[in-house]
Amino acid sequence: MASQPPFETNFSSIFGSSFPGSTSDNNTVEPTVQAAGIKLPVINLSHLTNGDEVKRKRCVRQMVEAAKEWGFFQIVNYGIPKEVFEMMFLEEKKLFDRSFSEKVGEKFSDLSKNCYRWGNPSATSPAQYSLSEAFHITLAEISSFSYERNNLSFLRFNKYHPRVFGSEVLGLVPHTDTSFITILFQDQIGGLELNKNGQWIGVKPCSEALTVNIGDMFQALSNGVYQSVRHRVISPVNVERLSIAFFVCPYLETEIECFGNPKKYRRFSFREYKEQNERDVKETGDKVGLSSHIGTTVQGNYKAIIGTENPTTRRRRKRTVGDDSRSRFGDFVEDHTSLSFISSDLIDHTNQKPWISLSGFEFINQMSPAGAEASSSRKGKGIRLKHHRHDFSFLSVLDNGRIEDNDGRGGQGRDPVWRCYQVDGQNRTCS
Ligand SMILES: O=C(O)CCC(=O)C(=O)O
Ligand SMILES: [Fe+2]
Repeated sequence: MASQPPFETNFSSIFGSSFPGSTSDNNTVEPTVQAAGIKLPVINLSHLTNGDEVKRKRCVRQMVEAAKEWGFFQIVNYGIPKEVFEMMFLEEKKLFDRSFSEKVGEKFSDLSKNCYRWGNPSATSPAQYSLSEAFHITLAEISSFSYERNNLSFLRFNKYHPRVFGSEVLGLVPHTDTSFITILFQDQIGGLELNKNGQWIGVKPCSEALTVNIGDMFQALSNGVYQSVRHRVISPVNVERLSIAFFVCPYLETEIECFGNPKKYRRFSFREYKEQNERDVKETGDKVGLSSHIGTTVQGNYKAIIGTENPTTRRRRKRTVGDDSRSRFGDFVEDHTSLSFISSDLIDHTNQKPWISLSGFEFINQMSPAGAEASSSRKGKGIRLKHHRHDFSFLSVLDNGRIEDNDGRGGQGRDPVWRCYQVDGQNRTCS
């Protein structure tokens, strides 16, 4: 029975006659700038443990520099015998050599049903198609690690097929790894490329080395100091290519909070991140990744004037909220999706028209108070700053659920002054 997945049939049913020859942006693979490939920094990992403090520090420094510069580096002398990898490759070959119907079958080699992927079910253009198959095996599925039930770290066996559709189709589409770090073992065929400053650069395989790359969780935890770099795999010509990647992941409920201030990303759980990615891939064919978890730090001197207006006389009752008066009138409450000002004092008179004027807020991390969202679902009293993906909505949500100042301009027709504010000496972070 044939082991090869029916790429060609699958491919033409997705793209029909529009491929090859289509020229739309979605359909073109970005060219490789340096196909001959660069040699990533090679780090001798034995220096970490051989007792020489000077060498250990230098080794750490080399890793830090390489991770900052490339998001990738190679390691040698990591303490795993070569034979282990040779055996793994042999087993990997056997696994992929099983018949295709067996591989897609309900239950295969004691592995879970969803561990096998081939092609790309959500591809809508050639550039989104991956001409490869992969087994995804969590540590919990490997019997000797079965006590690690909640450990989400996993191995991925990748097999790249020789190109059949020309260079328009990739072996693996551009992506960042969701992991904390990824450790890759590959054969000598090559094809891995990383994106540096918008350009695709080939990575030369090195027979003795494992390739390590920074994943999204490391980027978030390091507050963006280390980048989870986009990478892809070019389909090999006339040969197959094998690789094995180990993705080191946190537990599902681990909360990721970045170090340093201002915080670039809001706090989130690994579960939340994975679920968001799954939704994004379903909706858009790609994951939005960390950019949908950008947090915003608000600091400085803020002021909110809150009050009620008598609809007949148009007389306004004012309350100033901010700095020292904050505690008298309410407080800012943060949750994962908004920063709200809640005031118990805001509106007691149901026949009065409530209003809010805001000034003195600055959002750090390039957010601007753009495009307010009208929402009448919120019944509480107060103002609300709502982060919706890349936009900041500046809402004032009143106790009747009506939106009064939805662009942050304030009740007096003034543009707001977006300056820093600080509360109790702490930076307030919201998203
Ligand atoms: O096979 C490779 O070189 C890279 C694999 C990879 O990026 C992945 O599995 O996420
Ligand atoms: Fe990857």
